[in-house]
Amino acid sequence: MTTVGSTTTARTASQAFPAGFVWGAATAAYQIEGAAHEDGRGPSIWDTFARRPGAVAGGDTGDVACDHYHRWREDIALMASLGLGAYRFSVSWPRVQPDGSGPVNPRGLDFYDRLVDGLLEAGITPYVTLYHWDLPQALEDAGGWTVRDTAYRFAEYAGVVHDRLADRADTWTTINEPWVASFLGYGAGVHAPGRTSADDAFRAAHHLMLAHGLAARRLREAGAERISLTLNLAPVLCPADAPGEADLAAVELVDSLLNRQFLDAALRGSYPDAVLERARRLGHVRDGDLAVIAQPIDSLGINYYNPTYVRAAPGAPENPAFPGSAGVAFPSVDLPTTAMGWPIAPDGLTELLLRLHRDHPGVPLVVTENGAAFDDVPGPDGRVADPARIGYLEGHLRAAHAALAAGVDLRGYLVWSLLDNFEWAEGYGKRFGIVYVDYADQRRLPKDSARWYAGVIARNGLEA
Ligand SMILES: OC[C@H]1NNC[C@@H](O)[C@@H]1O
Repeated sequence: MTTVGSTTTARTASQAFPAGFVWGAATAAYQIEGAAHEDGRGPSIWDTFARRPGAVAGGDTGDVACDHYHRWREDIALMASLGLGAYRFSVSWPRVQPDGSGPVNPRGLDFYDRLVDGLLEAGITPYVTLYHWDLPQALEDAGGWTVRDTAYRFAEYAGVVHDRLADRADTWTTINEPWVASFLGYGAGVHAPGRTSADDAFRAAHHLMLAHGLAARRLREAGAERISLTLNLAPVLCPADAPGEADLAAVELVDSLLNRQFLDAALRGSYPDAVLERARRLGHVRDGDLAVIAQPIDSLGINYYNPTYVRAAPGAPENPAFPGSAGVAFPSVDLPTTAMGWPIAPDGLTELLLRLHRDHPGVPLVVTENGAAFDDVPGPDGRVADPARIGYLEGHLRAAHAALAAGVDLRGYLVWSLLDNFEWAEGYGKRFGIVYVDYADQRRLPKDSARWYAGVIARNGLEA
């Protein structure tokens, strides 16, 4: 038997996970709640962006989504039927503070009160994410994440939610995927608010991380003991047999922007050179900011889907999600893909977990998202056979187990997602759920993968 941190891992041929390993599922407010104009909720940047012609496939919006705002009891019963130990959800900032600051909307907070009570009654631990991209539009109108003030408004909002729920919820994630919110929202313009400025992307990334630090400090002062940040991370790989200098430079740049910009800031209080160069020019990083950002956290959330592949390609245009990437290609590789076109590479999860264990020892890790979209279709009997998703999840759980066996302090795994839901710019056409949602009548149909996952949870691991 080996013990890493407080995790005891059985070194056996089986795929048993450690005792106490947390099994759960994840969602996010704008993707599932609906009720976008109900009970005092204010508009978010996604309400605005989704109405921009062409911004979202099919012109889909989160107006109704999975109607979880009204069906939360049914959804909790679903979670309990699967044996989930934890449920990761996000709080809609514009539901709590319609203008992003000032008056609190009591009916908004009441919803999360009911949800947390319902989860606890079902024996499910609430994992609360405070920001999953739905910035109140009023704050965007004042500059959004490109202005420093938004970070301070976020810390105030975090305090409001924490003070209301802290007697029952004790696991808090400040920000979900700051890279996506900043570089897709303000750089590439393919996510809300749909702005296309590299400088603004860097400003937004820094202010999102400052928001994390300020909120973490506010929660810690209020007694929170399980504070986390969730990052979308990926091994950055060059698919060439013998990468050259230019290939390695491309890997270094993309790794700095996608991974180290956020890992180094949160866990070391520093930025990689690619970010520092921009910061020196823009002047948005102030003395003391990185010390705030590097507030101690109790775990790091990892959202992993697939590696990012890059190689040098003279003449390649800059990818606006990666400023400075002119001359870098993002090639597809010869691997099976999901319905998102993302390569299926479970080993990338092992590699990522080992890197974090090596580079940031002592930081407990939780896979806060991992999953896949496939074109699921209910059969005439209402069954939804999704063998590809089962294969994806099994492969990634084996990869997680390999990291555990190597001594990584992995505490939990939350599948993305509990329900099919609004997949941002892809709308409802991409289905990540282990539970199928028939949007015509909001019926929930557990897919085969849900039953499979319930078996994994029941045996605390995979069949050997
Ligand atoms: O693209 C799948 C998921 N990735 N992480 C953030 C979630 O909101 C997405 O739906």
